[in-house]
Formats: sequence, structure tokens, C-alpha cells
Amino acid sequence: MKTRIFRSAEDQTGAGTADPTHAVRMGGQVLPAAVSEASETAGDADRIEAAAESSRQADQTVVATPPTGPIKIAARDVSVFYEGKQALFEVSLDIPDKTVTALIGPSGCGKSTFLRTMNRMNDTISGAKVTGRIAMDGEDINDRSIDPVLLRARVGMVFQRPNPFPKSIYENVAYGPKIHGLVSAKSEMDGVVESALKRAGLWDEVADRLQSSAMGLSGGQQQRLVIARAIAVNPEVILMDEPCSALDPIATARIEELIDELRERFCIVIVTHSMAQAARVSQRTAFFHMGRLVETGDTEDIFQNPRERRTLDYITGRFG
Ligand SMILES: Nc1ncnc2c1ncn2[C@@H]1O[C@H](COP(=O)(O)OP(=O)(O)OP(=O)(O)O)[C@@H](O)[C@H]1O
Repeated sequence: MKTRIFRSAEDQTGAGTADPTHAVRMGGQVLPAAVSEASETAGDADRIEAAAESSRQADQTVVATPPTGPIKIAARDVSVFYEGKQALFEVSLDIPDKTVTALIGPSGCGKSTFLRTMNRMNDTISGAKVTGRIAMDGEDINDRSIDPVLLRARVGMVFQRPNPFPKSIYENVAYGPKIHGLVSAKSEMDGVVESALKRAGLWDEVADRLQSSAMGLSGGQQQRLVIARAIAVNPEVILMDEPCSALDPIATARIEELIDELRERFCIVIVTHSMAQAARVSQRTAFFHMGRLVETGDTEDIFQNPRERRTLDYITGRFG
């Protein structure tokens, strides 16, 4: 797949420039007004017309703004097939470290499929085949020498529904360090559990009931526990597949705050259906459509000035 990169304002001839008067500010990011009200305005019509030309080049990924800073994961021409049917088409994407990258796009466009390529979770699906190259810190994660179990400790995953083990809060967090042999002494394990729960923002709520069942926690607490469980093995990357979709707005806000704190230490990739959430929590956004990566760039740029018509249509609620 060819990749187009817009590097300067003069290069940005794709979808035209979003009218800033049509923007609203959400959580520090600016969204086009049409994200909240999908009405068509004169400014939108101009942009759509100008964008139509660029969207004809359907097999190209537009890199609206290249990432700055070190790249943690570099995907090149990654395709995924389920029972021979292609679900992902030659996706190439650079994911920077210490950054939240949001994967957005309509249902079935391949977001979760792409997310799973980064810790080889597709290996666990019978009939799934991945081609192309995914490098983490320059190392091919699909190389025969890589143990997928160890890889999944380095690249943790948080799913849509909180999935704590039916064990105590303590055991949930201690499980990973124990099976990976990271900690042997009990006192050391106590410290690891406390630290992971603190970093996940759950310590104050559970410190006095560490031996109680994790199943007794609320949904939002369970999701933070699952995040603590992932953190406890010192991952480098955390993949999150719609981590708030089963949570109420208050629990969602808590997880979003947590994601913002965690990005200081980890590379985070999040799949979300919420445009407002992508705008609030991410610094980079990648828009997928029908198994292809259409456009990627700085989140603010993607939401304010999408170069591709399909991106504009999606973020303004015209489809998906
Ligand atoms: N385990 C599987 N077996 C067969 N086909 C699959 C499997 N998982 C995903 N697919 C197919 O791959 C395509 C991409 O699915 P995927 O779940 O990655 O999309 P998505 O963008 O994450 O969707 P959603 O937003 O609805 O979760 C879809 O056509 C889907 O039916």
C-alpha cells in the first residue's frame, strides 16, 4: 500500500482546511462542530467536495502528520485473513512510544483485528493468518525466536468487558509476576501488588480488602483491576479494545484519566467507537475503513482537518 505524507501546510491540499468557527472544544481537543451535530454546513460542503478527489485514491493511507518521537511499534503491509477471507489489507502504521494512539472506524473495519496483531492474539484464532511485518523496537514480533507468552507480557491487553479471574483482588494482580517468575519473596510481591494497584488508581478503594473476591468489585473497579494486572508485569505497550464500552460515564471518566496518566510510562493503543473519547484521550488517531487504514495523524489534526472524505464523513457522523 502506498502512503502519502502531508508535511507542511502547502502540502495539505486533500480535504481543504476545516473552518475553525465550526469547531468545538472537548477535553482539551478540538472537534468539528458536526461531531456533536451532524448538520451539513456550507463549510462542510466545500470540504467534502475538495476531499472527494483525494478519496478516489482508495488504496492509499494518508499520513496527515507524521509522528514525532521514538516509534515503539512499526507495522508494515500487515494483512490478516480469517479462513482465507481477507479482513485487513496491507496496513502500515507507526505507533510512537509514550503516546495514546486511537484506532477508530465503523464496525467491522478491522480495528480489533489490527490491535490483535500487535501481541499475536490472532495466533489464538483458528484459521487466522497474518502477513507483513510488525516490529517492536525494531524486532520482528512474528519471528520464530519470539515466545508469544512473553510477548503478551510485554504487550498487555485490556478487553471490552472487564475479565478478572474469579480469585481475590490480590491474586489477580500477583498472578502475572508469579507465572513469569518476576517476584519470589512474599514481601516483594506485596510491594508489586500495591504499586500496580496505585498506578491503576484503585489502591485507596481496595487496600482494606485485598483478599476479597475481585468479582465483588464494580465494573469500573474491575476494569482498573484488569489494568493493574497488566501493569504488574511491567509491560511496554498496553492494548485496549473498547475498555469503557461496558462502563457508565463516571467509571469511563476515571479510566480516561488513568489512560492519560499511564501514557507517561507506556505506549498505549486504544480501540474506541467514541469520537469524543478518541479526542479526549489520544494524541494520535488512525482511521480504518473496510479493512484499510485510510488516514492517520495527530488527533487534533485528524479531527480538525481530515484530508480524506471518508474520515470526514465518519467523524461527523455521516456513516458508521
Ligand atoms: N475470529 C474471527 N473469525 C472470522 N472473522 C472474523 C473474526 N474476527 C473478526 N472477523 C472479521 O474480520 C472483520 C474485521 O473485524 P474486527 O472485529 O477486527 O472489526 P472492528 O473494526 O474491530 O469491529 P467492531 O468495531 O464491531 O468491534 C469483520 O468482517 C469480522 O467479521
